[in-house]
Amino acid sequence: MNQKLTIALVAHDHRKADMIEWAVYNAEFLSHHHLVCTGTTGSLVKSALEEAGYCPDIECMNSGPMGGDAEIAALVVRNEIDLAVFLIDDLNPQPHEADIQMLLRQCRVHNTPIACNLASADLMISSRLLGSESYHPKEQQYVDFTRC
Ligand SMILES: O=C(CO)COP(=O)(O)O
Repeated sequence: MNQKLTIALVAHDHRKADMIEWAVYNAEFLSHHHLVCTGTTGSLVKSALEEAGYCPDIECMNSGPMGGDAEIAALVVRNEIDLAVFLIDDLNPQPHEADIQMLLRQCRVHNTPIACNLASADLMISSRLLGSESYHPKEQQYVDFTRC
C-alpha cells in the first residue's frame, strides 16, 4: 500500500497490554502510517515500537479521561481518521463513558472503520480494501442533517 493512512489507537488500562502486543506484532505495517493515540496508550505504544527498532510517526492527544477520546472523535468528524482500533475495557466502568460513546457514535455516523477487539483489528488491517484507491465506501445518507 502506498497511501499513508491515519490510524487511531486507543486502549483502556486493562487492554493496554493487548494493544502493545498487537502494535509490536504489526510494527512493520504501523511504521508506514500516521498514528494518533490517546495520551497513555500513545506513550506506551511509542516506547514499545521504538524498543522494537521502529521510529513511529505518532501523535499523542490528551489522556482519555482528560478528553483524548473527544479529540479523536473531532478528527473522525472531519474525516481525518482512516481506521481506529479501540480496545475497550467492557468489565470496568470508566469515568469518561460519555466521551467513549461519543467516539464510537461518531465512527458509526461518519462510516469510519473501528475495531473494538483484536480479531476485528487483524481483519481490518489485512483487508485488501484498506487504502485502496478504487475503494470508495458509500456515504451514509442522513438527508435531514447535511452540512451546507
Ligand atoms: O481512556 C482511554 C480511552 O477511553 C484511553 O486513554 P489513555 O490512553 O490516556 O489511557
